Amino acid sequence: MTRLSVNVNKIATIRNARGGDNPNLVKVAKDAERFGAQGITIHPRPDERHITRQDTYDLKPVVTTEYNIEGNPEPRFMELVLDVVPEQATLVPDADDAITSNAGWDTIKNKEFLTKVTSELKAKGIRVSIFVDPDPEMVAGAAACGADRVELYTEPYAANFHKNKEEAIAPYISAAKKAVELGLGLNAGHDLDLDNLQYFHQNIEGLDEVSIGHALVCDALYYGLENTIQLYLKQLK
Ligand SMILES: CC(=O)[C@@H](O)[C@H](O)COP(=O)(O)O
Ligand SMILES: NCC(=O)COP(=O)(O)O
Repeated sequence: MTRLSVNVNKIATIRNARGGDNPNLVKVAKDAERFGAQGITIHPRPDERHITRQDTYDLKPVVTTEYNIEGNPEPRFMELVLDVVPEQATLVPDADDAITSNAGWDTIKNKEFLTKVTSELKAKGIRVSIFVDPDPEMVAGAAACGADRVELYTEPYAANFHKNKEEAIAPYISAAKKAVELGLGLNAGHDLDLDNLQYFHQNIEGLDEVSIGHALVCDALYYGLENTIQLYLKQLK
């Protein structure tokens, strides 16, 4: 079974545009779960452009499915995550000024650092997933750091899906095989949508979870949140 974790960053983006509390992030997360989401993902960034540190705490008692916090494990992120204790932390190598995540870790060059932060998180009972490009070497590197899972960065897949979907999926099949062979759990995310999700799911064995935010929130403008979540869940059947 592949779980759908709904990323609610964009809900906070809309809220922050007016500085008030509309839409209310906690209500949307609760409703997303009620409508079928099997996890809630957030990606608090250092500039708090969408998810704030306070949001991270506010969501903790509310999320009853699986709480996944993504981000770059610099000291302030680590302090936050070790205090909130979500079910899963996903380590992403974001530059502070990046518009969005744009690459996976080099798990070989950063082995010492990733091993250290992974063991700190695991000591608190937090499952650790490392965000990587679809490269079997990087997947093996994540396993060597002690990660429980990898999250495959799917932006290149999404960007090439409409040009040549067989070519677009090929590196993900190899990376996923490596993850399964090494006993790692397997997540995926970034720019997955209603066009490209089903084909990804059908071709990637052992896919534990997808986290989807941007496209899902855009679709919700047209279909409503409940229908949209149901449409995404249908792609994962
Ligand atoms: C790791 C990943 O791919 C997503 O978390 C993505 O970074 C979403 O973040 P933004 O909503 O800030 O673009
Ligand atoms: N980990 C990926 C994620 O949470 C959502 O990415 P996107 O769907 O907003 O591109």
